[in-house]
Amino acid sequence: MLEKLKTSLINSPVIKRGEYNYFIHPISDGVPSIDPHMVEEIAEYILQITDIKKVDTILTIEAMGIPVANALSLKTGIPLTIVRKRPYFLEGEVELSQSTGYSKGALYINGLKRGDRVIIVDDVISTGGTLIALVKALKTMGVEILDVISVIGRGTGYLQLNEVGVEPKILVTIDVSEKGVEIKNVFGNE
Ligand SMILES: O=P(O)(O)OC[C@H]1O[C@H](OP(=O)(O)OP(=O)(O)O)[C@H](O)[C@@H]1O
Ligand code: HPA
Repeated sequence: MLEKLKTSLINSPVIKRGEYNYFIHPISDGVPSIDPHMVEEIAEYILQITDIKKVDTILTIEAMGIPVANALSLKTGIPLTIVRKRPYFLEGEVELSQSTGYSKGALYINGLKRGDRVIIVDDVISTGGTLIALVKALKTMGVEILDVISVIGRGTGYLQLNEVGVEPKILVTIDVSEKGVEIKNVFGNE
C-alpha cells in the first residue's frame, strides 16, 4: 500500500529552513522529478477513501497540491479549482492569510460559490496553518467540504482542523528530524 510514496519518503533529504526541519520530496516540492507512477498510486488510493461522485470540484492549493489534485481531476472528469497565491481582483474573490512553519503569505479563492461541494487535496499538512485558514474561509463562503485529504502529514497541526469539525485523511504520517524522515502511520492502518 502506497509503497512508492513510503520508500521515497524514507529517502528524503532534510534541510533547515530557520528552525524548521524541512524534508524535500517530489510530491511536496517537485524536486527531484515526480514519478508519474507514484502520483497514480496516490490518486488511486484517494479514490478508494473518498466518495468522489458527490464532488463538484477538487480544490487544491498552489503549488504542490496541484500534481495529485490534477491526477484526480483527469481520472474522474471532475473540475479542478486552485487556490492561488496571487490576486485576480475578480468579483467574489476571497483573500485569506496563510502561515506555515517557514513562511507567511496570502491566498486567494476564486471560482467557488455557496453550496458547492468540494474535497480539499493538498500535499502536506504540518502546522495546519494553511488548511485551517482555508477551511474557515470556505465555511464562511458556504462551501460544503466533503473531505480534506493530505498526502503527507507531519506533527500535530492536523488537530487544529478537528477544532473546526474536520478530520483530515492523511495518507502517510511521518516524523521529520535532522536525522531524516521516519514513517509513523498509513491511513487505514490505524
Ligand atoms: O500545515 P502547514 O504548516 O500550513 O504547511 C503545509 C503547506 O505548506 C506547503 O505549501 P507552501 O506554502 O510551502 O507552498 P508550495 O506548495 O508552493 O511548496 C504545502 O503545500 C501546504 O500547503
Ligand atoms: O517539510 C516540508 N517539506 C515540504 N513541504 C512542506 N510543507 C510543509 N512542511 C513541508
